[in-house]
Amino acid sequence: MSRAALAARTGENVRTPPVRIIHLGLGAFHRAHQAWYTDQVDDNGEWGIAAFTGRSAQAALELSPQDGLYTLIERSDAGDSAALVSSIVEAVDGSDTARFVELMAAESTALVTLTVTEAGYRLRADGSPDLGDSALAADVAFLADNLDRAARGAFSAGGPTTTLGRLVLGLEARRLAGAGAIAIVPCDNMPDNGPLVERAVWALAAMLNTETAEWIAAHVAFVSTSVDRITPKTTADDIEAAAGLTGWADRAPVVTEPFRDWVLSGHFPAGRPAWERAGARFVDDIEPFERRKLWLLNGAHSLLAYAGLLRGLDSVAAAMTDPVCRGWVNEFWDDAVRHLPAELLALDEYRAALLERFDNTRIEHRLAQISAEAVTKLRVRIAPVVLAERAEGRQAAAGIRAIASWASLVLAGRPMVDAEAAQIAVIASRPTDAAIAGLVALVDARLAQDAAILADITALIGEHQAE
Ligand SMILES: NC(=O)c1ccc[n+]([C@@H]2O[C@H](COP(=O)([O-])OP(=O)(O)OC[C@H]3O[C@@H](n4cnc5c(N)ncnc54)[C@H](O)[C@@H]3O)[C@@H](O)[C@H]2O)c1
Ligand SMILES: O=P(O)(O)OC[C@@H](O)[C@@H](O)[C@H](O)[C@H](O)CO
Repeated sequence: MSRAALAARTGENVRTPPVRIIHLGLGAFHRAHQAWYTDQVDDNGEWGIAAFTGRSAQAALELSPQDGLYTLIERSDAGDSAALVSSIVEAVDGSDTARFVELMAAESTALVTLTVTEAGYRLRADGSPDLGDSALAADVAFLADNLDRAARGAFSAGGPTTTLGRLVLGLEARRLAGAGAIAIVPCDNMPDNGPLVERAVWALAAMLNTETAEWIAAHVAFVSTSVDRITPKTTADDIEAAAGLTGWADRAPVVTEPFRDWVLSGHFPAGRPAWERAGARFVDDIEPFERRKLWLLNGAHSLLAYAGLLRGLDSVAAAMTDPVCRGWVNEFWDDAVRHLPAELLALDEYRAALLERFDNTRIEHRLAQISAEAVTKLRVRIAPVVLAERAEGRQAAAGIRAIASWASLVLAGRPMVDAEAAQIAVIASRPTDAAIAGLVALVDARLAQDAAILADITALIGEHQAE
């Protein structure tokens, strides 16, 4: 249903705000989170979003015939409620570099949000751009030859395919157009995501053109965020449920939980929607909030994913009804909260709310989905808790279990999506002890260098293999 068709059908005039926000990574989460917050607060119709897909054009193909409109279903044990979200005014195939460059060069564009997954940034463990990555290497080669022409929109075909490559090209287009300062707002589950992306973008730009890098340093604000709203992939049943709720055959609805949270730190030189009116919080120091969310929520998710899959379970809610998995989650939380500021973060309330959210049996969050990209996820969700606990002489048994469960699944040949899949396969083919050490080192070298940690992980993997 287009905006015009909707108006004709309901008499409701759904406006089309001008594009002032670019989004990269048009998945379910963007539609449940940033697009929803923007929709909630844009009373005057000032903040339209042009959302670009990542690796597949599918979401753009689904949303474009609907003028970007979609149904957001909030699902709890009490039932479903559906709302129409209209903040996405353009759903664009990510390979449409010309449109991306055009919008980046427009003075009216104030900010770029991103949800491209942790692995989508193609960073090494130290945060530097992974130039061993073939797609990133291809983008560097393309931009080395074409940066100026491409940024002026004067190239025939092709263009960068990676997030970092696209950002550098877009920022160069903005510099050449004299369109002024802009904010980049990464909304992926990575600690310190603003400065992390800033360093990577700057490093890539510095390889290509000193003036670009200098302009970025002076004109681009990188905002850190902690984002939260459990949003699984849309299923065929969800599409049917949306039609039942609204009477409209939406091809791209999203199902999410009622809970949402957005903490941001940084500045927006060209303005932003008043997201705080929908509950977003702007803080000076985001680190404690990031840790709380990444360790308690995402860490528990990853623990459940690997340990739960090993126990034959398939969703978060199913794993939470398993007393053994539930016990491990509580154990992990006991460990993690020792390294968080309890008063500032209201940790008891946070844990209680998390239990309720994980117990929401109507949100079908598949462990297989969460299990993807183990290397980047375990590195930031589990390893810091294990290292902090070990440094204080405790076992960190639940965190050890998460890592050992993942390694057991790898060694058992279970297919799991991972940007590091090729390296994982090479390591897994080594003799068992070397394979375990290699896998653990891939997550965090410090874990593998600690003989006691390695011995505990090896023992647990031995138990799994004997089962
Ligand atoms: N789903 C959630 O509950 C949730 C909650 C908080 C934060 N997040 C963050 O948002 C991200 C996206 O979540 P989603 O559920 O929308 O996932 P998704 O799988 O739908 O992916 C979102 C977008 O990222 C693109 N993408 C995926 N891998 C990529 C890669 N390697 N390079 C470039 N683009 C890539 C996809 O094509 C898609 O456009 C998560 O990885 C996480 O960092 C998600
Ligand atoms: O989205 P991912 O794949 O990075 O991680 C899986 C889940 O842990 C994650 O999506 C959480 O549900 C989300 O971060 C909750 O806000």
